[in-house]
Amino acid sequence: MSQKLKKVCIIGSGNWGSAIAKIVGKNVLRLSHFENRVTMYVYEEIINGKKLTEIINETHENVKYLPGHKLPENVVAVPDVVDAAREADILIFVVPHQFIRTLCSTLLGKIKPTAIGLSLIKGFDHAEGGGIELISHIISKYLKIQCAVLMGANLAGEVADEKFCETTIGCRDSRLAPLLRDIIQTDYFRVVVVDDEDAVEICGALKNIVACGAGFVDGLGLGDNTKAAVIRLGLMEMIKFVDVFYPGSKLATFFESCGVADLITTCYGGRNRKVSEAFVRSKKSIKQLEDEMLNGQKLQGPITAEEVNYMLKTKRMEDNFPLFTAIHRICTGDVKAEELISCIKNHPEHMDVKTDLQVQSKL
Ligand SMILES: NC(=O)c1ccc[n+]([C@@H]2O[C@H](COP(=O)([O-])OP(=O)(O)OC[C@H]3O[C@@H](n4cnc5c(N)ncnc54)[C@H](O)[C@@H]3O)[C@@H](O)[C@H]2O)c1
Ligand SMILES: O=P(O)(O)OC[C@H](O)CO
Repeated sequence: MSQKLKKVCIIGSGNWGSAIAKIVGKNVLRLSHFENRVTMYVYEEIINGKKLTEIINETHENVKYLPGHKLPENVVAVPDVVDAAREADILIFVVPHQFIRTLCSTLLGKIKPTAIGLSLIKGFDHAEGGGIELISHIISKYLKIQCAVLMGANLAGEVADEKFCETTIGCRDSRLAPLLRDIIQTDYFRVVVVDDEDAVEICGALKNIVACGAGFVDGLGLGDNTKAAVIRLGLMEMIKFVDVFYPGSKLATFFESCGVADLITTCYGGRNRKVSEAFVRSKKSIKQLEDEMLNGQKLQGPITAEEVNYMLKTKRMEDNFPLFTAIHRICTGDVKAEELISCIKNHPEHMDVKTDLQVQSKL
């Protein structure tokens, strides 16, 4: 990248996109190597007869996705993603994962070849020819740019309230890491950078499946011990998933904010948990509840469970990940939520008498 002031574009303006825009907008004003103006791609909507981009640019508030929080005035809402991203040196991707391929194809050939990406998107996509593909890999492949990731225990509303939390940046390139940390870190939003990029991203995606399981537990009124078991078994399946499909990742990554901390926060305070609880109590479909309860915000857990199941089924490995499999089947309605426990009570984790050696080798 040149020595000129670096331009930042945020691609996405939902609940998390808006919360991160508040941080990035303030940070570029205090850092000398960034241009003050930050563009934010906004998927245009009409709110009470007025365009959302106009509302944001006039009131500096995303009244639909992050009401009650002012965005810095240097954050400019732009309805055309190419206009927003064209001149950017740093592209922060923060849309629900189901929209990323379309956005990437729109951006193909229209961004700076020297740009770098940072994906805050939690989810996967189907890979061509089977399996799953990481969102940062899709971004890198389509747009031919480097793409690091940021994942953590970061409920957007709490971050926007400036309540203390941590996050994890996964970045293999040690020259880029300080730059990315600089635009994200504040005194209440603390960043740890690790080089285990893929594991950081996989944690962020898989925890949303476990969050659905936690919501089912709440809907069934099963209590905190059961929820803790689901969280623990979920963590073990996350570790196994990375071990089997992305070997070479580090166990230590699961103890960063992107791992165990995000599991905890999402299984208590997240949208996936909330809608999954309502799914059990109301017997409505997840899609209907998403529409009724989230005011345009999108769930990632059920589709991630479907993407993971597609891969496990292809590889005949559904039984090796019984919690992920049970959660997927409950989301689709193939299995009743009441069967969650019977689905997991013969979990491989309960089969062995673990010796110290086995525990260590698993870790
Ligand atoms: N909200 C959180 O607390 C939080 C925290 C950390 C990470 N994340 C992750 O960040 C990502 C983005 O989530 P979010 O909470 O900012 O979004 P959101 O669920 O709040 O909002 C949905 C967004 O999608 C946009 N949209 C709707 N249809 C679209 C289309 N066809 N094309 C493009 N955009 C469209 C909407 O305009 C809106 O901006 C997700 O992967 C999520 O898991 C969210
Ligand atoms: O509200 P959720 O369930 O999408 O979770 C939000 C964040 O990912 C928590 O870190």
